[in-house]
Amino acid sequence: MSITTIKSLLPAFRTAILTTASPPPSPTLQILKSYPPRPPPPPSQQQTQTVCILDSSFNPPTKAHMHLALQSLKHHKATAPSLLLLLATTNADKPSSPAAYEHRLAMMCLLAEEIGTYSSNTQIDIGITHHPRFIDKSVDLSSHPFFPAELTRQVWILGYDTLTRLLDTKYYPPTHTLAPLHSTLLSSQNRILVFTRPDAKFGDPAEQHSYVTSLDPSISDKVDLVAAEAVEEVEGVSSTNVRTGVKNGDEKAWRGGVGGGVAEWIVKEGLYL
Ligand SMILES: Nc1ncnc2c1ncn2[C@@H]1O[C@H](COP(=O)(O)OP(=O)(O)OP(=O)(O)O)[C@@H](O)[C@H]1O
Ligand SMILES: NC(=O)c1ccc[n+]([C@@H]2O[C@H](COP(=O)(O)O)[C@@H](O)[C@H]2O)c1
Repeated sequence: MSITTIKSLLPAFRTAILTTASPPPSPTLQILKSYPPRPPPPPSQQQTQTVCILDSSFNPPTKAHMHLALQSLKHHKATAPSLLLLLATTNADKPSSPAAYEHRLAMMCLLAEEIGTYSSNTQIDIGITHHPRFIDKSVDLSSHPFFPAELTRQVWILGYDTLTRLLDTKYYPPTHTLAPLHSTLLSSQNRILVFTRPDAKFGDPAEQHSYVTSLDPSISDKVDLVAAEAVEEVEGVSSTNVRTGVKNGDEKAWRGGVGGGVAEWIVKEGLYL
């Protein structure tokens, strides 16, 4: 799809964002675009499936996001997984910051197209949810007709920094235990694929591995911790660094962190200035 075609989707994206934020019975998780387009599943659908889910604020989508998604598809290739790029419109910790959500969805379309050039037979869906916590997103996903709980294995793609937040009991009042994880995103055959994210704050890969092995086996048995294969395109890449680079007019600092389509969108739409 050309940039002009994706631009024509902005009004529909805006409407969907408003609907997702509305109180029930509005759907909390919506699929807004599919590559290739998919018809509603027939009621008799019986085949089991694996879906790799990359949940992010995509502000903007980076090359790190792309490589995490591609490596996750490869990691689970035996089950021919689909990929769900899921935009979180509320963050568990941070207030919302630019760009507008419809622009992030547009850039997610560009990301999906780029992923499709490397993984041409993969079904890629673009979705939106307003739930900040993974336990709630997991339940929402199970209620979506494309991903029925009894037929779907969820594989959540996380960076190490996000794993530590997933497992922080402060997010689970009133009991402040990790019990809600076991009945949701860690239930059944679901798994978490975690990418090391070496950083002064989070430690080196060895420290990140020992954190995972120190976890209760009911959690660590469901976690695969891997290093990114495309080291140069992933390590040190973050949406924050791209936003800062654009703001400072430092082309060298940000262009390498995003795909060509996303870079073009950022420039044409004047994002992050
Ligand atoms: N370079 C990276 N290495 C490992 N994991 C990453 C990397 N970039 C993003 N992730 C993971 O991808 C998921 C979604 O990314 P997220 O939106 O938080 O990106 P971000 O670059 O950290 O964003 P921001 O800079 O705006 O905080 C998170 O689980 C995050 O840990
Ligand atoms: N306990 C949790 O479920 C939990 C904690 C922190 C962040 N998150 C989510 O992780 C995603 C990525 O967050 P950041 O953009 O802050 O890295 C967001 O959807 C955010 O809401 C979930």
